[in-house]
Amino acid sequence: MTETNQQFYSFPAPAKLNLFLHIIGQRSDGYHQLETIFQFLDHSDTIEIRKTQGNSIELLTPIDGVLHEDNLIVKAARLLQNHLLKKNHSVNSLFLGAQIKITKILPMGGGLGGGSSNAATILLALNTLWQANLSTTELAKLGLSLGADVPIFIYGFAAFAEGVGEELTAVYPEESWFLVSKPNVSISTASIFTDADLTRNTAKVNFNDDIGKLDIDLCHNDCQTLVIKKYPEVAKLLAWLVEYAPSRMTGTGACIFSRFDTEQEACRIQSLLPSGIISFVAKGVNTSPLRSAIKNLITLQAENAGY
Ligand SMILES: C[C@](O)(CO)[C@H](O)COP(=O)(O)OP(=O)(O)OC[C@H]1O[C@@H](n2ccc(N)nc2=O)[C@H](O)[C@@H]1O
Ligand SMILES: Nc1ncnc2c1ncn2[C@@H]1O[C@H](COP(=O)(O)OP(=O)(O)OP(=O)(O)O)[C@@H](O)[C@H]1O
Repeated sequence: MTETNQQFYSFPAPAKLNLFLHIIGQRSDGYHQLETIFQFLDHSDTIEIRKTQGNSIELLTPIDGVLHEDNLIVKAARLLQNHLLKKNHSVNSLFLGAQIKITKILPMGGGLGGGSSNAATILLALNTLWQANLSTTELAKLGLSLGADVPIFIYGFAAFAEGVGEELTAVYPEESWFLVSKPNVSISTASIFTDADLTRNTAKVNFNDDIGKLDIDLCHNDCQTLVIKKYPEVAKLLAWLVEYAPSRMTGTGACIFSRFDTEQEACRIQSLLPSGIISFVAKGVNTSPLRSAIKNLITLQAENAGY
Protein backbone atom coordinates (compact mmCIF):
# COMPACT_ATOMS: atom_id res chain seq x y z
CA MET A 1 0.00 0.00 0.00
CA THR A 2 1.44 3.41 -0.94
CA GLU A 3 0.84 6.51 1.17
CA THR A 4 -0.61 8.43 -1.81
CA ASN A 5 -3.78 7.67 -3.76
CA GLN A 6 -5.27 5.53 -0.99
CA GLN A 7 -8.06 3.14 -1.96
CA PHE A 8 -11.38 2.59 -0.20
CA TYR A 9 -11.68 -0.54 1.97
CA SER A 10 -15.07 -2.05 2.77
CA PHE A 11 -16.21 -3.21 6.23
CA PRO A 12 -19.51 -4.63 7.55
CA ALA A 13 -21.35 -3.10 10.53
CA PRO A 14 -23.71 -5.91 11.56
CA ALA A 15 -26.93 -5.81 13.60
CA LYS A 16 -27.22 -7.38 17.06
CA LEU A 17 -30.09 -9.08 18.82
CA ASN A 18 -30.67 -9.12 22.57
CA LEU A 19 -31.85 -12.76 22.81
CA PHE A 20 -33.22 -11.73 26.22
CA LEU A 21 -32.85 -8.54 28.27
CA HIS A 22 -33.27 -8.46 32.04
CA ILE A 23 -32.95 -5.27 34.06
CA ILE A 24 -31.64 -6.14 37.50
CA GLY A 25 -31.04 -2.66 38.95
CA GLN A 26 -30.08 0.93 38.31
CA ARG A 27 -26.80 2.74 39.03
CA SER A 28 -26.66 6.11 40.79
CA ASP A 29 -25.85 7.79 37.41
CA GLY A 30 -29.18 6.54 36.03
CA TYR A 31 -27.73 3.80 33.81
CA HIS A 32 -29.44 0.42 34.13
CA GLN A 33 -27.71 -2.79 35.16
CA LEU A 34 -28.58 -5.42 32.60
CA GLU A 35 -28.23 -9.10 31.93
CA THR A 36 -28.51 -9.94 28.26
CA ILE A 37 -27.22 -12.28 25.58
CA PHE A 38 -25.98 -10.56 22.43
CA GLN A 39 -25.86 -12.43 19.15
CA PHE A 40 -24.97 -10.87 15.78
CA LEU A 41 -26.92 -11.12 12.54
CA ASP A 42 -25.33 -11.65 9.12
CA HIS A 43 -27.15 -8.51 8.02
CA SER A 44 -25.02 -5.37 8.00
CA ASP A 45 -24.59 -1.78 6.97
CA THR A 46 -21.53 -1.42 4.71
CA ILE A 47 -18.91 1.20 5.53
CA GLU A 48 -16.19 2.15 3.05
CA ILE A 49 -13.17 4.05 4.32
CA ARG A 50 -9.96 5.46 2.92
CA LYS A 51 -7.36 7.25 4.95
CA THR A 52 -6.38 10.73 3.82
CA GLN A 53 -3.65 13.26 4.49
CA GLY A 54 -4.36 15.87 7.15
CA ASN A 55 -6.96 15.32 9.83
CA SER A 56 -10.35 15.99 8.24
CA ILE A 57 -13.10 13.44 8.79
CA GLU A 58 -15.49 13.49 5.84
CA LEU A 59 -18.71 11.49 5.72
CA LEU A 60 -19.50 11.53 1.99
CA THR A 61 -22.96 9.94 2.40
CA PRO A 62 -25.00 11.80 5.05
CA ILE A 63 -27.75 9.83 6.82
CA ASP A 64 -31.23 11.40 6.56
CA GLY A 65 -32.29 12.89 9.88
CA VAL A 66 -28.83 12.65 11.51
CA LEU A 67 -26.67 15.79 11.64
CA HIS A 68 -23.03 15.33 10.55
CA GLU A 69 -21.66 16.25 13.99
CA ASP A 70 -24.17 13.93 15.75
CA ASN A 71 -23.45 10.96 13.50
CA LEU A 72 -21.82 8.19 15.52
CA ILE A 73 -19.55 7.51 12.53
CA VAL A 74 -18.07 11.01 12.72
CA LYS A 75 -18.01 10.99 16.53
CA ALA A 76 -16.13 7.67 16.61
CA ALA A 77 -13.54 8.83 14.05
CA ARG A 78 -12.94 12.10 15.95
CA LEU A 79 -12.75 10.28 19.28
CA LEU A 80 -10.02 7.96 18.02
CA GLN A 81 -8.15 10.76 16.26
CA ASN A 82 -8.13 12.99 19.39
CA HIS A 83 -7.11 10.06 21.56
CA LEU A 84 -4.15 9.26 19.30
CA LEU A 85 -3.00 12.88 19.04
CA LYS A 86 -3.34 13.46 22.79
CA LYS A 87 -1.57 10.27 23.78
CA ASN A 88 1.22 11.03 21.33
CA HIS A 89 0.95 7.55 19.84
CA SER A 90 3.56 6.53 17.31
CA VAL A 91 1.19 7.06 14.39
CA ASN A 92 1.89 8.94 11.18
CA SER A 93 0.07 12.14 12.18
CA LEU A 94 0.23 13.38 8.57
CA PHE A 95 -2.27 10.63 7.72
CA LEU A 96 -4.98 10.85 10.37
CA GLY A 97 -7.81 11.89 8.08
CA ALA A 98 -10.52 9.74 6.51
CA GLN A 99 -13.19 9.75 3.83
CA ILE A 100 -16.12 7.54 4.73
CA LYS A 101 -19.17 6.25 2.86
CA ILE A 102 -22.03 4.24 4.37
CA THR A 103 -24.69 2.11 2.76
CA LYS A 104 -27.34 1.93 5.47
CA ILE A 105 -29.74 -1.01 5.47
CA LEU A 106 -30.34 -1.45 9.22
CA PRO A 107 -33.53 0.27 10.40
CA MET A 108 -32.67 3.09 12.81
CA GLY A 109 -34.06 3.18 16.32
CA GLY A 110 -35.14 -0.45 16.11
CA GLY A 111 -33.09 -2.01 18.90
CA LEU A 112 -30.65 -3.55 16.39
CA GLY A 113 -27.77 -1.35 17.54
CA GLY A 114 -27.01 0.06 14.07
CA GLY A 115 -25.52 3.35 15.28
CA SER A 116 -23.32 1.60 17.86
CA SER A 117 -22.24 -0.95 15.27
CA ASN A 118 -21.29 1.83 12.83
CA ALA A 119 -19.18 3.44 15.59
CA ALA A 120 -17.43 0.15 16.42
CA THR A 121 -16.62 -0.53 12.76
CA ILE A 122 -15.09 2.94 12.44
CA LEU A 123 -12.95 2.47 15.58
CA LEU A 124 -11.63 -0.95 14.51
CA ALA A 125 -11.12 -0.04 10.85
CA LEU A 126 -9.38 3.29 11.47
CA ASN A 127 -7.22 1.74 14.20
CA THR A 128 -5.98 -0.62 11.49
CA LEU A 129 -5.82 1.82 8.56
CA TRP A 130 -4.04 4.46 10.66
CA GLN A 131 -1.80 1.68 12.07
CA ALA A 132 -2.47 2.90 15.60
CA ASN A 133 -2.28 -0.58 17.16
CA LEU A 134 -4.64 0.13 20.07
CA SER A 135 -5.78 -3.08 21.76
CA THR A 136 -9.38 -4.30 21.56
CA THR A 137 -9.75 -3.47 25.26
CA GLU A 138 -8.62 0.13 24.67
CA LEU A 139 -10.98 0.50 21.71
CA ALA A 140 -13.90 -0.96 23.69
CA LYS A 141 -13.21 1.51 26.50
CA LEU A 142 -13.20 4.42 24.05
CA GLY A 143 -16.35 3.04 22.40
CA LEU A 144 -18.24 2.77 25.68
CA SER A 145 -18.12 6.58 25.96
CA LEU A 146 -20.19 6.69 22.74
CA GLY A 147 -22.81 4.14 23.80
CA ALA A 148 -23.39 1.09 25.99
CA ASP A 149 -23.76 -1.15 22.94
CA VAL A 150 -20.44 -0.25 21.28
CA PRO A 151 -18.13 -2.69 23.21
CA ILE A 152 -19.98 -5.82 22.08
CA PHE A 153 -19.47 -4.81 18.44
CA ILE A 154 -15.76 -4.14 19.11
CA TYR A 155 -15.18 -7.57 20.68
CA GLY A 156 -17.28 -9.29 18.01
CA PHE A 157 -18.19 -12.52 19.84
CA ALA A 158 -21.67 -13.53 21.04
CA ALA A 159 -21.75 -12.88 24.77
CA PHE A 160 -23.62 -12.90 28.01
CA ALA A 161 -23.38 -9.26 29.10
CA GLU A 162 -23.61 -7.71 32.54
CA GLY A 163 -23.03 -4.19 33.88
CA VAL A 164 -24.50 -1.72 31.41
CA GLY A 165 -23.76 -4.27 28.70
CA GLU A 166 -19.96 -4.05 28.69
CA GLU A 167 -18.94 -6.97 30.98
CA LEU A 168 -18.83 -9.82 28.50
CA THR A 169 -18.55 -13.60 28.73
CA ALA A 170 -18.46 -15.55 25.45
CA VAL A 171 -21.44 -17.83 24.83
CA TYR A 172 -22.44 -19.99 21.89
CA PRO A 173 -26.21 -19.88 21.38
CA GLU A 174 -27.69 -21.84 18.48
CA GLU A 175 -27.21 -19.99 15.17
CA SER A 176 -30.85 -19.95 14.08
CA TRP A 177 -32.57 -18.11 11.25
CA PHE A 178 -34.49 -15.01 12.23
CA LEU A 179 -37.28 -13.00 10.70
CA VAL A 180 -36.83 -9.44 12.02
CA SER A 181 -39.93 -7.26 11.74
CA LYS A 182 -40.27 -3.57 12.57
CA PRO A 183 -43.66 -2.30 13.70
CA ASN A 184 -44.43 1.10 12.25
CA VAL A 185 -43.28 3.08 15.30
CA SER A 186 -40.02 4.68 16.37
CA ILE A 187 -39.02 4.23 20.01
CA SER A 188 -36.21 6.19 21.65
CA THR A 189 -34.01 4.15 23.99
CA ALA A 190 -33.91 7.00 26.52
CA SER A 191 -37.73 7.22 26.68
CA ILE A 192 -37.97 3.56 27.73
CA PHE A 193 -35.12 3.70 30.25
CA THR A 194 -36.61 6.80 31.92
CA ASP A 195 -40.18 5.45 32.14
CA ALA A 196 -41.38 5.07 35.75
CA ASP A 197 -43.23 1.85 34.82
CA LEU A 198 -40.12 -0.03 33.63
CA THR A 199 -39.40 -3.17 35.67
CA ARG A 200 -35.96 -2.77 37.23
CA ASN A 201 -35.80 -5.60 39.75
CA THR A 202 -35.62 -8.85 37.80
CA ALA A 203 -33.66 -11.49 39.74
CA LYS A 204 -30.17 -12.33 38.48
CA VAL A 205 -30.20 -15.38 36.22
CA ASN A 206 -28.98 -18.61 37.75
CA PHE A 207 -26.65 -20.53 35.47
CA ASN A 208 -25.69 -23.29 37.87
CA ASP A 209 -22.16 -22.20 37.01
CA ASP A 210 -22.73 -22.99 33.36
CA ILE A 211 -23.86 -20.23 31.03
CA GLY A 212 -24.29 -22.79 28.25
CA LYS A 213 -27.15 -24.39 30.19
CA LEU A 214 -29.25 -21.22 30.27
CA ASP A 215 -32.62 -21.74 28.60
CA ILE A 216 -33.14 -18.52 26.64
CA ASP A 217 -36.81 -19.35 26.10
CA LEU A 218 -37.37 -19.10 29.86
CA CYS A 219 -35.95 -15.56 29.89
CA HIS A 220 -37.68 -12.41 28.69
CA ASN A 221 -37.16 -8.76 27.72
CA ASP A 222 -38.13 -6.35 30.51
CA CYS A 223 -38.47 -3.50 28.01
CA GLN A 224 -40.97 -5.48 25.94
CA THR A 225 -43.46 -5.62 28.83
CA LEU A 226 -43.48 -1.80 28.94
CA VAL A 227 -43.33 -1.23 25.17
CA ILE A 228 -46.36 -3.41 24.39
CA LYS A 229 -48.33 -1.49 27.03
CA LYS A 230 -47.37 1.85 25.45
CA TYR A 231 -47.43 0.94 21.75
CA PRO A 232 -50.44 -1.10 20.53
CA GLU A 233 -48.75 -1.48 17.11
CA VAL A 234 -45.96 -3.51 18.75
CA ALA A 235 -48.41 -5.59 20.80
CA LYS A 236 -50.44 -6.35 17.68
CA LEU A 237 -47.49 -7.44 15.54
CA LEU A 238 -46.02 -9.54 18.38
CA ALA A 239 -49.37 -11.29 18.89
CA TRP A 240 -49.45 -12.06 15.14
CA LEU A 241 -45.86 -13.38 15.04
CA VAL A 242 -46.08 -15.70 18.08
CA GLU A 243 -48.72 -17.68 16.21
CA TYR A 244 -45.94 -18.75 13.80
CA ALA A 245 -42.70 -18.85 15.84
CA PRO A 246 -41.13 -17.95 19.21
CA SER A 247 -40.87 -14.14 18.97
CA ARG A 248 -39.42 -11.42 21.18
CA MET A 249 -38.43 -7.75 21.04
CA THR A 250 -34.73 -6.77 20.83
CA GLY A 251 -33.27 -3.97 22.99
CA THR A 252 -35.78 -1.23 23.69
CA GLY A 253 -37.62 -2.07 20.49
CA ALA A 254 -39.38 -1.72 18.29
CA CYS A 255 -37.99 -4.63 16.20
CA ILE A 256 -39.23 -8.14 16.95
CA PHE A 257 -37.23 -11.26 16.07
CA SER A 258 -38.87 -14.62 15.33
CA ARG A 259 -36.74 -17.76 15.42
CA PHE A 260 -36.83 -20.49 12.72
CA ASP A 261 -34.80 -23.62 11.92
CA THR A 262 -34.60 -22.84 8.21
CA GLU A 263 -34.26 -19.79 5.99
CA GLN A 264 -37.12 -21.08 3.83
CA GLU A 265 -39.58 -21.13 6.75
CA ALA A 266 -38.51 -17.64 7.87
CA CYS A 267 -39.04 -16.34 4.32
CA ARG A 268 -42.43 -18.06 4.10
CA ILE A 269 -43.71 -16.28 7.21
CA GLN A 270 -42.14 -13.02 5.99
CA SER A 271 -44.26 -13.27 2.85
CA LEU A 272 -47.39 -13.45 5.04
CA LEU A 273 -46.58 -10.35 7.15
CA PRO A 274 -49.25 -7.64 7.25
CA SER A 275 -48.54 -4.95 4.63
CA GLY A 276 -46.45 -1.92 5.63
CA ILE A 277 -44.17 -3.85 7.99
CA ILE A 278 -40.44 -3.47 7.24
CA SER A 279 -38.70 -6.84 7.64
CA PHE A 280 -35.69 -8.94 6.72
CA VAL A 281 -34.50 -12.52 7.15
CA ALA A 282 -30.99 -13.14 8.51
CA LYS A 283 -28.91 -15.78 10.27
CA GLY A 284 -27.81 -15.41 13.88
CA VAL A 285 -24.00 -15.67 14.05
CA ASN A 286 -21.72 -16.00 17.07
CA THR A 287 -18.79 -14.20 15.41
CA SER A 288 -19.19 -10.73 13.96
CA PRO A 289 -18.44 -10.58 10.21
CA LEU A 290 -16.37 -7.47 11.01
CA ARG A 291 -13.66 -9.63 12.60
CA SER A 292 -12.73 -11.37 9.35
CA ALA A 293 -12.77 -8.06 7.44
CA ILE A 294 -10.26 -6.55 9.89
CA LYS A 295 -8.12 -9.70 9.80
CA ASN A 296 -8.01 -9.55 5.97
CA LEU A 297 -6.91 -5.92 6.07
CA ILE A 298 -4.12 -6.70 8.55
CA THR A 299 -2.90 -9.52 6.28
CA LEU A 300 -2.96 -7.21 3.26
CA GLN A 301 -1.04 -4.50 5.12
CA ALA A 302 1.59 -7.06 6.16
CA GLU A 303 1.93 -8.34 2.57
CA ASN A 304 2.28 -4.80 1.23
CA ALA A 305 4.91 -4.04 3.84
CA GLY A 306 6.84 -7.06 2.55
CA TYR A 307 6.55 -9.34 5.59
C1 LIG B 1 -31.05 -1.37 25.11
C2 LIG B 1 -29.69 -1.78 24.63
O1 LIG B 1 -29.61 -1.69 23.22
C3 LIG B 1 -29.44 -3.25 25.00
O2 LIG B 1 -28.37 -3.80 24.32
C4 LIG B 1 -28.61 -0.91 25.23
O3 LIG B 1 -28.64 -1.00 26.63
C5 LIG B 1 -28.71 0.54 24.77
O4 LIG B 1 -27.43 0.89 24.35
P1 LIG B 1 -27.14 2.27 23.59
O5 LIG B 1 -28.21 2.56 22.60
O6 LIG B 1 -25.72 2.20 23.13
O7 LIG B 1 -27.34 3.27 24.80
P2 LIG B 1 -26.67 4.66 25.11
O8 LIG B 1 -26.55 5.46 23.86
O9 LIG B 1 -25.46 4.44 25.96
O10 LIG B 1 -27.82 5.29 26.03
C6 LIG B 1 -29.09 5.69 25.50
C7 LIG B 1 -30.00 6.00 26.66
O11 LIG B 1 -30.35 4.80 27.37
C8 LIG B 1 -29.99 4.89 28.75
N1 LIG B 1 -29.36 3.61 29.16
C9 LIG B 1 -28.59 2.94 28.28
C10 LIG B 1 -28.00 1.73 28.64
C11 LIG B 1 -28.23 1.25 29.96
N2 LIG B 1 -27.67 0.10 30.37
N3 LIG B 1 -29.00 1.95 30.83
C12 LIG B 1 -29.58 3.12 30.44
O12 LIG B 1 -30.29 3.73 31.23
C13 LIG B 1 -29.00 6.03 28.86
O13 LIG B 1 -29.14 6.71 30.07
C14 LIG B 1 -29.38 6.92 27.70
O14 LIG B 1 -30.39 7.82 28.06
N1 LIG C 1 -24.50 6.17 12.15
C1 LIG C 1 -25.70 6.14 12.73
N2 LIG C 1 -26.58 5.19 12.41
C2 LIG C 1 -27.79 5.13 13.00
N3 LIG C 1 -28.23 6.01 13.92
C3 LIG C 1 -27.40 6.98 14.28
C4 LIG C 1 -26.10 7.08 13.72
N4 LIG C 1 -25.51 8.13 14.27
C5 LIG C 1 -26.39 8.66 15.15
N5 LIG C 1 -27.53 7.97 15.17
C6 LIG C 1 -28.70 8.26 16.04
O1 LIG C 1 -28.90 7.15 16.92
C7 LIG C 1 -30.29 6.84 17.02
C8 LIG C 1 -30.43 5.35 17.36
O2 LIG C 1 -30.09 4.62 16.23
P1 LIG C 1 -29.79 3.06 16.26
O3 LIG C 1 -30.07 2.51 14.91
O4 LIG C 1 -28.44 2.80 16.82
O5 LIG C 1 -30.89 2.62 17.30
P2 LIG C 1 -31.13 1.30 18.04
O6 LIG C 1 -30.91 0.17 17.10
O7 LIG C 1 -32.44 1.40 18.72
O8 LIG C 1 -29.97 1.26 19.09
P3 LIG C 1 -29.88 0.47 20.46
O9 LIG C 1 -30.35 -0.91 20.26
O10 LIG C 1 -28.39 0.56 20.66
O11 LIG C 1 -30.68 1.27 21.42
C9 LIG C 1 -30.86 7.24 15.67
O12 LIG C 1 -32.22 7.56 15.77
C10 LIG C 1 -30.00 8.42 15.25
O13 LIG C 1 -30.58 9.63 15.66
